[in-house]
Amino acid sequence: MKFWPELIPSRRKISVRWSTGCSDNPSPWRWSANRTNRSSRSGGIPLSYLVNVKRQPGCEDVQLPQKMSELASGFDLYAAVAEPVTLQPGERSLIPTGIAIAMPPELEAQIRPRSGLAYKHGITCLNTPGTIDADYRGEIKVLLINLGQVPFTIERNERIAQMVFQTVPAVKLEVVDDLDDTARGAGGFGHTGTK
Ligand SMILES: O=c1ccn([C@H]2C[C@H](O)[C@@H](COP(=O)(O)OP(=O)(O)OP(=O)(O)O)O2)c(=O)[nH]1
Repeated sequence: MKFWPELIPSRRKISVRWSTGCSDNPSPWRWSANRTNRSSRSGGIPLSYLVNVKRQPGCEDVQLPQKMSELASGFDLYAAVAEPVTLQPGERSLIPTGIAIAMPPELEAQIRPRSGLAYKHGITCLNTPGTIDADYRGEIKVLLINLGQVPFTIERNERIAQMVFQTVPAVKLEVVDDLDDTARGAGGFGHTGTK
């Protein structure tokens, strides 16, 4: 497997890359379409990555994740449920998406709710944001919960959540006896009040 993280000079156009394997639409993986890179804002961090996507068996008809507008942060994820799943009020369910991914090690993917589902139906991700680790190769699943007042049914190929990629800094923990002082100190959990 190969990754293609790129450091792209300022003002250079990002090339368009296409994934393979999408049955009904050849273009959902156009992941960086002729946008001028703003590398001065990135501090030299690569602004584009290629993430490999693998369909799960029996999910050839399930839409691949896709951005619904050019500058959308997230790729919408589609439900790969074999049969419609009805969530009763207060009920939760792990919904398959029909895909697994492999991303560069400095990335994570966050699974976030869709605001429309949350606002209109009370459907959200229980563990938001869900964390997809760079070394995870299983099927991505979405833990949905119905916080609404009425049952909600999830159909196959319904857009249920979104996947946002983030960089994760390499961090090494070091145990010490004393921490540096700050004005806040140990104050937290609302110690500044509400107004
Ligand atoms: O919404 C989610 C959250 C997680 N995962 C997958 C990918 C992730 O890499 C793995 C483990 O997630 P996490 O670390 O949040 O779970 P855990 O409860 O700590 O389990 P584990 O002990 O397996 O790490 O499960 C999903 O598919 N969807």
